[in-house]
Amino acid sequence: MADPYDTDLHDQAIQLPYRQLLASLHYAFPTTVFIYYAISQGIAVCTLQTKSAAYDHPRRRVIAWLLMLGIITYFTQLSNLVVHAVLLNRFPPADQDIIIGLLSNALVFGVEFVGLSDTEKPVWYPFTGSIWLALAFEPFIQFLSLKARPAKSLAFTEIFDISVVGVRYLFLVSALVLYYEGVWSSRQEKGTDSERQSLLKSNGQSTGHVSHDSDPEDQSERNQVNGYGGTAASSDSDSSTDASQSPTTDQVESPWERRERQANEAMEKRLKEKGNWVTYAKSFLIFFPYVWPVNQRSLQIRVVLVGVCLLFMNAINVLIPRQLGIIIDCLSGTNARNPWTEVMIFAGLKLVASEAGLSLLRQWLWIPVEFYSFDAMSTAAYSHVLNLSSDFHDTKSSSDIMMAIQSGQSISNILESICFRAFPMLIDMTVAFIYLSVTFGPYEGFITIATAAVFLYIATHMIGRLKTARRGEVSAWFKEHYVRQAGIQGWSTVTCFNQVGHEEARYSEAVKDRVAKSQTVYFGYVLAYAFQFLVLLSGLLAGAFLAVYQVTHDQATPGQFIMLLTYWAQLVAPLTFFAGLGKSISRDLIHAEQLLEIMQTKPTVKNKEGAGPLHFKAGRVRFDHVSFSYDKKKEILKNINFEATPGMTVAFVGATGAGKSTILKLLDRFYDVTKGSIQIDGQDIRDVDLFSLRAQIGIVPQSPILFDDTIMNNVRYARLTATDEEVYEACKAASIHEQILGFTDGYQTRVGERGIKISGGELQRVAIARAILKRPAIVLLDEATSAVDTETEQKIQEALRVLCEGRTTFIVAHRLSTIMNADRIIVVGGGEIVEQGSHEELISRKDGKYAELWSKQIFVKPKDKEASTKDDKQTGKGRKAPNIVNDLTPEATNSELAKVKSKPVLSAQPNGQQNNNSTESNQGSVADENSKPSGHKKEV
Ligand SMILES: Nc1ncnc2c1ncn2[C@@H]1O[C@H](COP(=O)(O)OP(=O)(O)OP(=O)(O)O)[C@@H](O)[C@H]1O
Repeated sequence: MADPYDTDLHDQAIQLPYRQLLASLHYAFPTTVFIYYAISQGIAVCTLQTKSAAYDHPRRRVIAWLLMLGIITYFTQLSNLVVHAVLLNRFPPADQDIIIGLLSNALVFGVEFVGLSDTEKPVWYPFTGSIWLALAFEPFIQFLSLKARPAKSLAFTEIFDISVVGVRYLFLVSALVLYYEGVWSSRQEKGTDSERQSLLKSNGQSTGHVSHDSDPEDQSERNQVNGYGGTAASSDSDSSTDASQSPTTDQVESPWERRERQANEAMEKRLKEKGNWVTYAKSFLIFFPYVWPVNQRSLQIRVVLVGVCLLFMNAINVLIPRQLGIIIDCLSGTNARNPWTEVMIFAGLKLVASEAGLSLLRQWLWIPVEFYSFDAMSTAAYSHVLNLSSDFHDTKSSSDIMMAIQSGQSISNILESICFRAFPMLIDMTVAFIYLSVTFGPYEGFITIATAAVFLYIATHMIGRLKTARRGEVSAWFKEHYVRQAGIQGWSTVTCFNQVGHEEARYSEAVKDRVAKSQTVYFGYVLAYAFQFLVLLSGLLAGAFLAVYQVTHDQATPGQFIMLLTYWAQLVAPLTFFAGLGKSISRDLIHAEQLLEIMQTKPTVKNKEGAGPLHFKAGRVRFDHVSFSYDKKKEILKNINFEATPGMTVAFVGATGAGKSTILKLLDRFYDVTKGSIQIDGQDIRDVDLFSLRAQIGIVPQSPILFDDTIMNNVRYARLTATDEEVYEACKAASIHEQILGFTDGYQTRVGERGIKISGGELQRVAIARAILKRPAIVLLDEATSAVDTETEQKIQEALRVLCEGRTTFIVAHRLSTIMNADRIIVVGGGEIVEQGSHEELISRKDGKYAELWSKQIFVKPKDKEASTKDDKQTGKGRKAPNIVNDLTPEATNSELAKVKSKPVLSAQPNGQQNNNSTESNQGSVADENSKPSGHKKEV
C-alpha cells in the first residue's frame, strides 16, 4: 500500500512552509473555536441573555445531533489514520498536530453539543459562530493539506479522509441552514400571530394560538398582572437555582427555604432591573469600604502580601512534583545530581508549602483583614438596622433581620473564593497544562484538558441533579423539626387530650421520611464522587500510559513519570473546587442579597437637613389636621385636630383598631404624618432633631419589653448615667421597690427573655419606673394598666400619678375607670375624633359614644327575653343554656346601679393614698361627681 506521507527531500523542502502553517492551523482551529465559544457564552451570561432567552428553536435537537455527527467524523478521521498506520506498521500514525487537532476539535464540539442539548432555550450565537468558524477553517486546512502532500495521485486513505471532511462540512452547513430556516419560520409565524391578534383584540388569549417564543413571557406577565405568585412565577421561568422555585401548595416551606426563595427572587428581580451581571455586581459596591480596609494602609499591605504568598504557592505547587522527579532520577542514575541535596531541597519546598510555612504566613497576614471585614460589616449592618424606621421593623421578622446581618460574611466569602481560591487554582491548572505539555508533549496537555472538561461536566451535572432530592431532604428535616417542637412545646395539650401515642407515631413517620430522603441524597453524593473519581482515574491512566510509553522509549525519565503522578494528585483539589464554585457563589450571592436589600433600605423617618434640637418650653402639643396611613392606601387617621395645654392629661378611648395607639406613635415619630402636622410648643416635630424629640418623651407601652438582664440594668436603660440611688427612687415612685427587694437577688434578679420571669403587673411597674427615671417632659401611656388585677392596678395608678405630675400626658385606655379623671377625653372611632370633652361633659351627652361606652362598661345590659329563648332553643334537648353573659335581670341591674351611684370611685388623694370611697369592678367605675377634685388632675 502506498504511503501518502512518503516524500523525497526536494518535495519536503517545498512542502515545509505549508506543513508548518498547517501544524499551526491544527492547533489554532480548536483553540479559536473554543475561545470564541467561551467568550461569547461569557457575554451572554453576563448580559443576562441566557436568563431572558425565550426562543425555543424548533430544530434545536436536530442541530445538536448534527454537531454530534460532526464529532463522529473527527473520530472517523482518527480511526482512518490508525487503521492506515496499522496496515503500514508505521507509528505514530500521523504528526502530533494532526492527531491533537482532531481530538481537540472533537472535545470542543463535544462541549458545545452538551451545552446545546442541555439548554432548552439557548443563546444561539456562540453555537452558530463556532460553526461559521469551523466552516472557514475546514476548507483552508484541506487546501493546505493537499498542498503539503507530495505531488502524487491521491491514495484511498486520503480520498476517504477528504470525503469524511466533506461529509462533516455538509453536516455543519445543514446545521446552519436548519437554524436560519427555523428562525425565519418562527418569525413568519410570529408575524401571522400578531396580525391575528390585532384582529382579535379581546385579551390576547382568545386567538387560541401562541407562538413558541412569546409563550413563557406572556405567561410570566400574566402571573404578574394577576398578582398571586407573580414574582415567583417570573423567577421560576428564568432561574437556574432550586431555591427560586415557589413552593407548591402541598409543600411545606421552611423558614430557611422561604428566606432563600425570597432572597433569590430579589436577586432575580434586581438582575432584571440592572440588565446585566456587571451592573448588578456594581450594586454590591456599597460593601466595598467594609471588605477593603479603605483607610488602613497596614491592612492594605497585608492584602497585597497575601497575593504574593499565593503566587509563591503556585510556584511551589510546580516545584514539588518536579523536585520529586529529580530525586527519583538521581536515585535511578538518570542524572548525576547529589540525591542528599535534592532531598534537602524537597524537604525545604515541602516545609514552605506546609501549614507551618507559606500557609501560616498567609493566615497571619490575612486574619486581621478578615476580622476587619467581619467587624466593619457586622457593625455597619447592625447600626443601619437600628436606624431604620418602624415601617421596616414592622414588616420584617427579627429572625430574618438577624440572618441578613449575619449574611455579611458571604460577601467576604465570594471575594475570597474568587481572589484567593479560584484565581490561584486557575493559575495552577494553566501551569499544569503548560508544564505537562512541555515535558511530555501536547498529548499529555490534551489529556489534562480533556479530563478536566469531562470531570467538571460530570461533577456539576451530577450535583445539579441532586437539587430536587436535597430540597426534599430539607423539607423533611423541617417537618421533623416542626413535629418534634410542636410535641414538646404543646406537651400539656398532648397529655390532656391523650394524644401521646398520636404524637409518637407522627414523629416516627417524620423521622423515617427524613432518613429516607437523607439516604437518597447521601447515596447521590457518594455516586457523584465515585464517577468523578473514575473520570480522574481514567485521565490519570491515559496520562500514565503515555508517560510509560515515553519512558520506555527514552523520551522521558522515570523521575518525570513520578512527577506526573504527583502533579495529577495535586489537580484533584482545584477541579473539585471549580465543580462547586458556581453553586457556592450563587448561594453566597443569595445570602448577600438579603443584606444588600437591608443596606439599601433608607429610613423613612429621619432628621431633616440642618434640623435643630427641640426647644421644649412647657409641653403644649397640637395635632393640626393630622391624617395618616401605614400603607399609603388606607387612611388610619383622618383629620385629627386637638390641642393639649402644658400639663394636661388627654385620654384616648374608642373601639379596638380605631387608631388610638397610632396617635401616640405619631407623636413619638415612629411614623411621620401623611397630612397635617404635629407641633410641640409651636415646633413641627418633623423639623426638629429626632433624638432631642425622643429625649423629651417617655413611653409606657402596653406590653413593655425588658432585656434579659438584671432589674437594675433594665430600669437604668432609660438613663444610663443614673446612679443606683436614682434607680431605687424611680422604683419607689413606681411602687415596685419593696417587691424587688423581696426577690431572691433583689435588683440583681434577671428578668428572663422579654421579662418572662416577672409577673405582668411587675413588668408594667418596672416599665413605669424606667419612664420615671427618664424624667420625660411628655408622657405617653399605652394601656399601661391593662391585664392586671384591681389591687395591682391601684398600685400602678399610684405610680402613674407620680410619673404624670406636671407633665403633658397622653393615655390610651380601654378601662374607662382609669381615665375618667383626665382633663380631656377624646373618643376615637374609625380614625376620626368622634367627640371630646371631660368625663362629666361626655356622660351627660345623650346618645353620645362615650356615654354608651361608659354605660356598657358599668352596667351589663339585661338579656332580653327573646335572645334568652333563642339561646335555649339552640342548645336543644332541654339542656340549659350557659348563663354566663349579659345575664342580669332588670331588677338586678337596677340594684347594681343604685349601689354604684351611691358611692364615689377612684379619686386619688394628692398624697398618693387611695381613696377608700372608691368602688371598682373589672368593668369600670363611676366617680362621685362631688368628690372629684377640680382643675388639672394627674390621677389616671
Ligand atoms: N404597623 C402597622 N402596619 C399596618 N397597619 C397597622 C400597623 N399598626 C396598626 N395598624 C392598623 O391600624 C389600625 C389602628 O391601629 P391602632 O393600634 O392604632 O388601634 P388602637 O385603636 O390602638 O387599637 P387597640 O385598642 O386594639 O390597641 C388597625 O386597623 C391596625 O390594623
